[in-house]
Amino acid sequence: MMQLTLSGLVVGRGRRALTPPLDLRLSAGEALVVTGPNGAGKSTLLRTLAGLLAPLAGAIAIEGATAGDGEAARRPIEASHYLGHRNAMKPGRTAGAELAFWRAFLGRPAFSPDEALAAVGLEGAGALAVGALSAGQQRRAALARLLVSDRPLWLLDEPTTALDSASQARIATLCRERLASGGIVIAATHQPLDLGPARTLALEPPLPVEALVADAGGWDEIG
Ligand SMILES: Nc1ncnc2c1ncn2[C@@H]1O[C@H](COP(=O)(O)OP(=O)(O)OP(=O)(O)O)[C@@H](O)[C@H]1O
Repeated sequence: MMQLTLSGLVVGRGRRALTPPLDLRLSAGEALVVTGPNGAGKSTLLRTLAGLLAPLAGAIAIEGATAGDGEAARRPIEASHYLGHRNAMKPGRTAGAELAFWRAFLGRPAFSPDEALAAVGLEGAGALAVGALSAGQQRRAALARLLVSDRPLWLLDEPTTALDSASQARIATLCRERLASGGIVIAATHQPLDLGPARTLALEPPLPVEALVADAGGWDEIG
C-alpha cells in the first residue's frame, strides 16, 4: 500500500522557513487539503513535495508507489502529477499534441489525449491550439494531463482556478476516483473542493510584506 511520509519537514524560500516541522503520514486513498492565506506557503509546500524545491529540514519518503518506468518510486516526483499555478501547456501547440507529449514523457500511459479531454468536458478540443481556449478551458486541458499517465500521487495547486461550478464538481469527482483506486491527493485551495473525508493542513499567516522587503535576499528561483 502506498504511503507518503513527511518527517520533520520544513519548507521555505531561501533560508526563510514557512512552516513548522511537519510530521504527517498519508496512505493510499487519503486526501490532504492545504489551506492558508496568500503567502502562507501552500505552493512552496507542493513544490517541495514535487521535488522542485529542496526542503529546509526533514525528509519526504514514499513507499509502495510505482514510478513512470515501472520500478518502485524512490522519490515522490517519480510517482506524482504536479499541477502548478501555471498550466505547463504551450499556447501555440494543440491540446492533443501537448497531452500526447505528457503521456509519453510521464510514462505508464492511461487515457488517450481525446479520452482525457472528454473526461474534463472538452470533447473534440484536441485539434485546437491551447492558446485558443478560454482560461477555464485551458485549466481543464491542464487537468486532463492527470489522466493521460497513471501516477498515484496528485499534487494540485489551486486546481479549480478559473473553473465554472460544473467543472469544479467534475474535477472533484476525478480526484475522488483517484483516491478510490488507491491514490493520494494533496490539494492547495482557497475554494472548497469536495474530496470526501479529507484531512486538512492549515498554514499560518505569512510575515507582513514590510518584513519580506527587509528580508529580501533576491529570488531563490522563479515560480
Ligand atoms: N520565487 C520566490 N523566491 C523567493 N520567495 C518566494 C518566491 N515565491 C514565493 N516566495 C515567497 O514565499 C512565501 C510563500 O509563497 P507561496 O507562493 O508558497 O504562498 P501560497 O500560500 O501558495 O500563496 P497564494 O495563496 O497566494 O498562492 C511568500 O512570502 C512569497 O513572497
